[in-house]
This record gives sequence, C-alpha cells and structure tokens, in this order.
Amino acid sequence: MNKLRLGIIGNGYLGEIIAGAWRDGLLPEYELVGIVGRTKEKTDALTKEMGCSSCAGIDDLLELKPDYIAEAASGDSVRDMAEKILANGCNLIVLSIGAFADKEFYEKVKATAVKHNTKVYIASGAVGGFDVLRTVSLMGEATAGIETRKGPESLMYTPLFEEHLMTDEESTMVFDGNAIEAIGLLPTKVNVAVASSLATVGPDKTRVNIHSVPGMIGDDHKITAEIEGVKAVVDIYSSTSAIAGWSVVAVLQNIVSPIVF
Ligand SMILES: NC(=O)C1=CN([C@@H]2O[C@H](COP(=O)(O)OP(=O)(O)OC[C@H]3O[C@@H](n4cnc5c(N)ncnc54)[C@H](OP(=O)(O)O)[C@@H]3O)[C@@H](O)[C@H]2O)C=CC1
Ligand SMILES: O=C([O-])CC(=O)C(=O)O
Repeated sequence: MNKLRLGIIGNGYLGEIIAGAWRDGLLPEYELVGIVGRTKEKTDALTKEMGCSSCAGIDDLLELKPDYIAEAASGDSVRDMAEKILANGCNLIVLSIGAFADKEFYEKVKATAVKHNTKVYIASGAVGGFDVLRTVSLMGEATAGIETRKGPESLMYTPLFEEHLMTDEESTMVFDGNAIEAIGLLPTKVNVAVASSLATVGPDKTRVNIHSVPGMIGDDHKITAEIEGVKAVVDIYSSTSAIAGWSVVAVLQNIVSPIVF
C-alpha cells in the first residue's frame, strides 16, 4: 500500500517531537517527505536526521506532493500558508490555532478547504476534550470559558508581566477578556484558548482568565462549557508543551485508524 506523504512546517520543539515520533515508528502509514524551517542550518540538521528534504519555504514542500502537512511554527505561518496548502489538495493539521481568531481568515480557510475537498484538523494541543465541548455547545445556548494558570516566569516579555508577580505569594488574575483579546496580547501562548473557543461558542464569546501562580512550573488549563442541565469541565496540567506535539501524532494516527477517537 502506498504511504501517505507527510510534511512538517517548523523545525523547533514541537516539530521535532512530530518528526521524532515518525522516526520512532509511530506513524508507519506515512512517509515524511520534507520539513520547512526558516533557519537553514536547523532545518538541514533535522532533515538529515530524518532522511527527508530540507525545504526553504512552503512551495518547496508542496512540490513534494504531501497529502498532509502538520504545522508547528507560528500564527504567521498559518496566515501565510494555509490557503495555499489547501488549494494544492493537501490537508493541514494546525497547532498555531490562534490564527483562526480572525473570523474573516477562518471563513476563507473553510471555504478554500470546501472548494478543494481538503480538511483542516485542529489539534488538541496542550488541552483537549473538544468532542465533549462541541457536543455540549450543540445542545443549547452554551456559555464557555477557559481558566489558565501559569508561573510568572512564563509571562515575562509579555504585556501581562509585572515585576511584583515574581515576589507575590498569592495568585493574581492578570487577564480577563475574550479569546480574541487574549491571543492578541499573547500570540504564542494561548492557542489553547482560541481552539477551545472554536469548539464551543466562538473567540468573541469565550471568556478567558489567566492567573499568575507563584512558583508554578508548566500550565494548567481548565475549560468549561455549560448549558442548563449539562456541564463539561476539561482540566489539563502539563509541565511542558510536549503534549501539543504528541497531539498531532494522535491526529495522524486517527486519520489512518479503523477506530477513530
Ligand atoms: N495549540 C497548542 O496547544 C500549542 C500551540 N503552540 C504553538 O505551536 C507553535 C510551535 O511551537 P514550538 O515548537 O514550541 O516553537 P519553537 O519556537 O520551538 O519552533 C517554531 C519553529 O517554527 C519555525 N518557524 C516560525 N515561523 C516560520 C515560518 N513562517 N516558516 C517556517 N518556519 C517557521 C521557527 O524557525 P526558526 O527557528 O528558524 O525561526 C522555529 O524553529 C507556536 O506557534 C506555538 O505558539 C505551542 C504550544 C501549545
Ligand atoms: O503549552 C501551553 O500550555 C499552551 C500554549 O502554549 C498555547 O496555547 O499556545
């Protein structure tokens, strides 16, 4: 049987996890054909290890005729490449889901996928439970929100950081708004909020709270979707963001599995 052709955008922490899972035999139905990165030396080193092509840009990768591309790069890469990928007959698995907080862009991506009979897979990333969150949101007029807890160090170099957070002994709520506002302030750190909002009531209606927790290592995300009589709470703690890379491996396994979770 011909293998499905897989490409990856991103040669960083999560891209390496996906490529490593392929190298370690967890995705035997796929052939890893190429990886796109920005820094040539990094991409060359990773692709040499994997035995696939080093691609300078999306056009190079699309020439290799991938069936699936997994994105683990940045919101800008999704904004720049998603429509081109889908229009070339290739499916896309996305981690930088924050790009879809822009409704106009999200609708254009959906229309492109429909037109070219391709699909976008929203990886569960550092959270999950989108199946149950979507189900509850279908059943009635839901309310949905996500409460994120992080250590103050991980807020450094963001507009939410204040020096006192480093010496505070109590938790502080540093953000209260919706998912559009949250990703606007923290473009690389709250993809989970946008993903959860797309699974429920939308980025404008999903309430996002972020708490700085003294001494905390890693992140905890507690997502709630609720209608009268039904309440779903999905709470995921992770000491690193590795789970997000593994969630792409899980999507790729689901695509070829006779049993789909
Ligand atoms: N959905 C979720 O739950 C989560 C999503 N994420 C998102 O996943 C993405 C990857 O995260 P992570 O691996 O930790 O980040 P890293 O910074 O470790 O890696 C990202 C890599 O992508 C490359 N890159 C960035 N922009 C482009 C581009 N336009 N074209 C090609 N390559 C590009 C960078 O290359 P170079 O080094 O050469 O600049 C870098 O190597 C981020 O956008 C992050 O916000 C992260 C965690 C959880
Ligand atoms: O890793 C996390 O906990 C969340 C994250 O970076 C994101 O949503 O982009």
